[in-house]
Formats: sequence, C-alpha cells, structure tokens
Amino acid sequence: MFLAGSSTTASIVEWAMAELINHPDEMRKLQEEIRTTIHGGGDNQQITEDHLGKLHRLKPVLKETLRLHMPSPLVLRETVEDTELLGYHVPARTRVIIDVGAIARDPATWERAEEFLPEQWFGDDGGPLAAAAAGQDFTFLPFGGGRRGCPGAGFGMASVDPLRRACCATSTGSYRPVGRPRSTWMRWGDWPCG
Ligand code: HEM
Repeated sequence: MFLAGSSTTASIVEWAMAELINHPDEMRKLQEEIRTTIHGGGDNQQITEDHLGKLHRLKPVLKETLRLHMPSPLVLRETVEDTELLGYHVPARTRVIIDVGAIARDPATWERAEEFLPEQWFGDDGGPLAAAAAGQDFTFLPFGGGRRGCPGAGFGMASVDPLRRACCATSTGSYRPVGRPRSTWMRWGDWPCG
C-alpha cells in the first residue's frame, strides 16, 4: 500500500513539473490560477480540499500528464472464461497484460497522441478525473479498473500540494529540458512567482 501510493504520486508530480517546464505558457496559466484561487491576492499559502475543486486548469494538466506518463502502464489480469478477442481465441485462466500506457497514446484515439495538450480535457464535466478514476473510460485507464482497480485514485490525485508549491518555487536552480539547446535552459527563479 505504501509503495503503491507513494511512488505513483511522486512520479506524476515529477512528470507534471517536467512537462510544465517544457511548456512555459501552460506553467504561467497554471500559476495564475493557483495564485488567484489559493493565494486570493493575499498571503494565504494553505491549500484545502475546497481549493482543489476550483483549480480547473490543474486537473487537465494532471490528466494529460497521466496520459503521457502513466506510473503503472501495464495492468495484469487472468481470464475467467474462454474469450474471442480480435479473432484470437483466449482460453480461460490465461494471464494477460493490458498495455494501458500504449492505449493512452494510441493515434487512433488521440489526434496528437505524443503532444502535451491539457486543453483537450477542458469541458470534460468539471471533474475530469472522475471517469478515469472509476475505470469507465477504456481509452484512458491510468488507475486500471473493475474490482482490482486502484483504490487510491482519489487520494493520489488530491495529493498535489507539492505541485502547487513547486509551481510557485522562487528558489534558484536550473533545469535543462532534454533535447533543447542550452540557450533555452530555464532557471527556477525566472518563473513569475508571486
Ligand atoms: C497517481 C497515482 C496513482 C496511480 C496512477 C495508480 C495506479 C494504479 C494502477 C494502474 C493499479 C492497478 C489497477 C488494476 O489492476 O486494475 C493500482 C493498484 C493499486 N493502487 Fe494505485 N495508483 C495511484 C495511487 C495510489 C495511492 C495513493 C494508493 C494508496 C493510498 C494506491 C493503492 C493501490 C493499491 C493497494 C492497489 C492494488 C489494488 C488491488 O490489487 O486490488 N494507489 N494503482
């Protein structure tokens, strides 16, 4: 339980930060939302559950990060009865590995499958992680599904305080996005943090 709950959440926060650093426009928009919603123009640094429901930009960012960088991209099952699947006969008691990571990057479903596009989740019912957490969207199963689906989905997604803090980091340090020339390196202190 400890491992299942900690490395997954940590990984998603790290990947979200890496994507945001590589997409400074998205970073600025998210910072703006966080500043308005949580800081409210004042000194408040305390994040509460009420805030999470109001961070509409944060949820698509996390969902898109999960799509591209699933912490558990393989889901394991054993068939309980004989099944026909895409012309293949799969006998009962066969162990199958479902590549949910590949499904989430399938160009047949996702138009620009390899790009980081949080916007594609906007207008997604206001609670964009709900369907994913419940394992009801078969194009996007970061938490698996069914009886053995992840019981910590809601908790994991609520554990985003480190992301908020990291977005507003004012300490200095540098980060070199992979594959980018040195001139585009960013320093933590370069971000407009309030
Ligand atoms: C971003 C965060 C997380 C992701 C992406 C994630 C993903 C997953 C996935 C894909 C599975 C396999 C589901 C299946 O086979 O259908 C799973 C199982 C599990 N997860 Fe998570 N998880 C996350 C956070 C957490 C947290 C915070 C906890 C606990 C506090 C947790 C506890 C578990 C446990 C106990 C299982 C095994 C369930 C079983 O076998 O019945 N996970 N998780």
